[in-house]
Amino acid sequence: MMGSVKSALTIAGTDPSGGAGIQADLKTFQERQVYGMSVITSVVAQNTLGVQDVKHLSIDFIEKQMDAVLEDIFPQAIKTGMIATVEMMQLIATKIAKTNIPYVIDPVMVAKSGDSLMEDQSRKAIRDVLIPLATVVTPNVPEAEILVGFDIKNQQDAKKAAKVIVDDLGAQSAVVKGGHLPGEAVDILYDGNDYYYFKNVRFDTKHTHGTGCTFSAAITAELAKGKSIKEAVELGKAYITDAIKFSLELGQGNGPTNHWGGYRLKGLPNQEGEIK
Ligand SMILES: Nc1ncnc2c1ncn2[C@@H]1O[C@H](COP(=O)(O)OP(=O)(O)OP(=O)(O)O)[C@@H](O)[C@H]1O
Ligand SMILES: Cc1ncc(COP(=O)(O)O)c(N)n1
Repeated sequence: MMGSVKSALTIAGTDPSGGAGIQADLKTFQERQVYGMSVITSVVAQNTLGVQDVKHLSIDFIEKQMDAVLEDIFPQAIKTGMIATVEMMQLIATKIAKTNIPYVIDPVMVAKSGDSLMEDQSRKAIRDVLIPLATVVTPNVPEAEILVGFDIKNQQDAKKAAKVIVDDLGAQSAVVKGGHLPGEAVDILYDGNDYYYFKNVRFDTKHTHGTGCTFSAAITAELAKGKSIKEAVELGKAYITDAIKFSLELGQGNGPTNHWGGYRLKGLPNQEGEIK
């Protein structure tokens, strides 16, 4: 018999090319030894080159998916990614408010290709409706700028933004990611008391499709296992760093992160799953 199996739920949009969104989240959960479940908000026609089209699912159908999961296999943590409309946010907030488990928000607004993944009026709604429920919010710099309303040019500004997301917007903690700032890749966590800096060298690669999704999913998986916020972010940072270091040259645009990152240091697993 297995010990107690931990599970996590992602509520997000899809990426048929497998690098971002729901697909990245489920791969990450699996690699972190957490049973992954998903509720789809929007079906997105996209690949490493960009977004070609988006179809939103109805509120009624998103609700049915959420009920199907939450009334059967209850997760130990939830994350949300792409939630395009205000109505979707209101529904998801109502459901999440009834749970008492860690909740990670990756406030996905624009894809790496520059295509918008959120309606304009939803930018205020995510702040008012979802962020007060969050255990951790993981904005990149442009997303944090929209949430807090000032420019972020350096680590000092990023630190201020993390504080505003917690103290003024009501999240329990915030990690402002440094992928878009110059210099080392430094992510700054504020948990209402202390600041923590998670640093790594910046890899010179264009293959970063899905980095934000992968990072926040890894944090969610670790929270599902009962890790503290600080430990979860530390483990998430180690995971995304390897996944970018060994990112895959697939497709014609920005290739995806590599969920075998750690294994690649030693060699890929063979068909029996052994790493030699
Ligand atoms: N070139 C890089 N080398 C090392 N780490 C990176 C690099 N780019 C991003 N990171 C790290 O990857 C994680 C994701 O950060 P990023 O700021 O790119 O967010 P994002 O949501 O993926 O942004 P985007 O919308 O551009 O995809 C963070 O931990 C960040 O520090
Ligand atoms: C459905 C969905 N969710 C999120 C992202 C952002 O991923 P990235 O900005 O890393 O390309 C994406 N491209 N698609």
